[in-house]
Amino acid sequence: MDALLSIQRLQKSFHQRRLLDIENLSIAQAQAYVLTGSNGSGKSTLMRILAGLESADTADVKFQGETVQLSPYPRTMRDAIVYVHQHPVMFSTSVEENIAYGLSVRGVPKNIIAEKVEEAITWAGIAHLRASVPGFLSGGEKQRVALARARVLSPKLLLLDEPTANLDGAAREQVIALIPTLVNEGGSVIMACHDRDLIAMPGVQRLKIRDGKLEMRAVNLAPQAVPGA
Ligand SMILES: Nc1ncnc2c1ncn2[C@@H]1O[C@H](COP(=O)(O)OP(=O)(O)OP(=O)(O)O)[C@@H](O)[C@H]1O
Repeated sequence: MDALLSIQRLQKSFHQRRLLDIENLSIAQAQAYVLTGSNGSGKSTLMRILAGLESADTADVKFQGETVQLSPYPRTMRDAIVYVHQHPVMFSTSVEENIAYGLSVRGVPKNIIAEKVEEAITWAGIAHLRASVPGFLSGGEKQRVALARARVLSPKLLLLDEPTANLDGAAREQVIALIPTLVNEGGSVIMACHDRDLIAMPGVQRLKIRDGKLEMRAVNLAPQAVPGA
């Protein structure tokens, strides 16, 4: 089966500094990845390039078997790839309306929107928050709303930037528990993170940025801590 997304020779510099110099990145369908690397190694920059929010200096890209240019960012990728920021920006309307927004922009009929929003609200365990204004939610609640908002769009690739940063206890576990269900439904997920529990999640393929290069590590086989992650 073709990779969902494959990129060769991706380079990105900021002010003469070569931040990324990636020979090959291949993202399979229905696979979760964690993207690690020290602070400032370029994780967010790579995710932003994949989401079309940042340009690459060069990159040879194939998406779903088709050769594409990243600039201008292709419609096929815009429809299929959803980026969730570490601090998601939300409208000052209700949680429910925030989740519905992306679908209404895409012209989805109202009855389908209502169905999908309801399903995502249940999935994320946020039914009690549906009428709340996102500005007043806790970090963990906001992150779950952001995941529900991404999920209704049925992305083929979901990019999560530090999905559990600043969360602890139950809030963190609730967010972690949602991730395998996305993959089981056929989506691929890349999580930029430092969270050891996410890094050690079974079935997850590990990617690491070191000195601008991308290293691929083995898929985790068992639910156990991975030394040296
Ligand atoms: N628009 C920009 N202009 C100049 N430098 C930038 C820009 N965006 C990012 N950088 C620099 O690129 C480097 C990588 O930043 P990036 O946010 O991608 O790292 P990161 O691996 O996600 O870090 P962290 O783990 O701390 O979140 C940093 O040194 C940052 O200052």
